[in-house]
Amino acid sequence: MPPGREPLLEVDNVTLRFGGVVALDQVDFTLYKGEILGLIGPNGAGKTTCFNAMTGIYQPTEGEIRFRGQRIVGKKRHVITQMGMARTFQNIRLFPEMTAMENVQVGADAHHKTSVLSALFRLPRHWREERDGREKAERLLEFVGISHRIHEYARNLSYGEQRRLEIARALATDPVLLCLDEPAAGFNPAEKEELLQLIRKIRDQGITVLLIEHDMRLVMGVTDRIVVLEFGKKIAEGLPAEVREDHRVVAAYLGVPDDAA
Ligand SMILES: Nc1ncnc2c1ncn2[C@@H]1O[C@H](COP(=O)(O)OP(=O)(O)OP(=O)(O)O)[C@@H](O)[C@H]1O
Repeated sequence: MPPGREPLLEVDNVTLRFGGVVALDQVDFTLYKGEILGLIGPNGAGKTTCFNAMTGIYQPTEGEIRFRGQRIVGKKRHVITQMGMARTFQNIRLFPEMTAMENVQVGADAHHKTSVLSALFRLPRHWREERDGREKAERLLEFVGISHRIHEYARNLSYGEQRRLEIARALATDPVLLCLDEPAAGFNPAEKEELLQLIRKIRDQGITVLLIEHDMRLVMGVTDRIVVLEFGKKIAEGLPAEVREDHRVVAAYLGVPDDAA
C-alpha cells in the first residue's frame, strides 16, 4: 500500500460468472481515499459488471469486496448507498416526469429520518427535512452547473444536462465514493472538457471517484491511477503514463496479439 494512503474500497479476488461467461476473473484492486481511479477496458471487459458487484446489484461468485473496511457482498443496494457509495448508470436513469429538483430530492431521501407517520401528520421534523432537501438540491444543481433548469422536467433537459442531473442526484446521497459509468458517453469535446472539470471539483470536495470511461484522453487527463480489464481479467494497473505504455493495454485496445504489440 502506498505510504499514508487509506484503502476505501478493496476488490479482493472477485470472480463473477453468468452461466458459462466469466465476466470477472479473480479481479483484485484497491481504491484509496481521495483518488480518482479509472476502470478501463475494451467492450465486454467486465467494467459495468464490476460496478454492479460493488453496488449490490450482482453477487460475486467468489471473492470479497470491502468498503470502509466492511464486507459488502450480500448487502442490499440501499444499505451500500447509506454506507456512502453512489453511482450513475451507463444509460441515464432519471425520473422523466419529475423536475430536476425533485430528481435530486429523491437522492437526498436516502438519508431522511422522517417516518411515514411524521410525513402524514406533517410534523416539524418532516418540514425541516423538506426544507433542507430543497436547499440541498439547489446547492447541488448549482454545483453541477444546471441551476437554471431547476424546475424543468428531466425529460426536457438536454442530454448533457441529464447526465449532470444524474451526478447531482448521486451526490445528494452524500457519498464518500462516487462511481461514474461512462459519464461522457455521447459528449462533444467541449462537454467532455467541462465534465473533466466537474470530476476534479467533486474530488476537491473530498469525494473519491471511480470512473469507467472509453475516452482515453479524458481518462488520462483526470485519473490518478488506472486499472485495466480485458475479458474479465485485470491486465494492468498503474499511473496513466505507465498504463498508456503497457504493451498488454496497447494490444487490448488495438486488437493485436500480445506478443506483436
Ligand atoms: N446480466 C448478464 N447476463 C449474462 N452475461 C452478462 C450479463 N451482464 C454482462 N454479461 C457479460 O459479461 C461480460 C462483461 O460485460 P460488462 O457489461 O461488464 O462489460 P463492460 O466492460 O462494461 O463493457 P462495455 O464497455 O461494452 O459496457 C460480457 O461478456 C457480457 O456479455
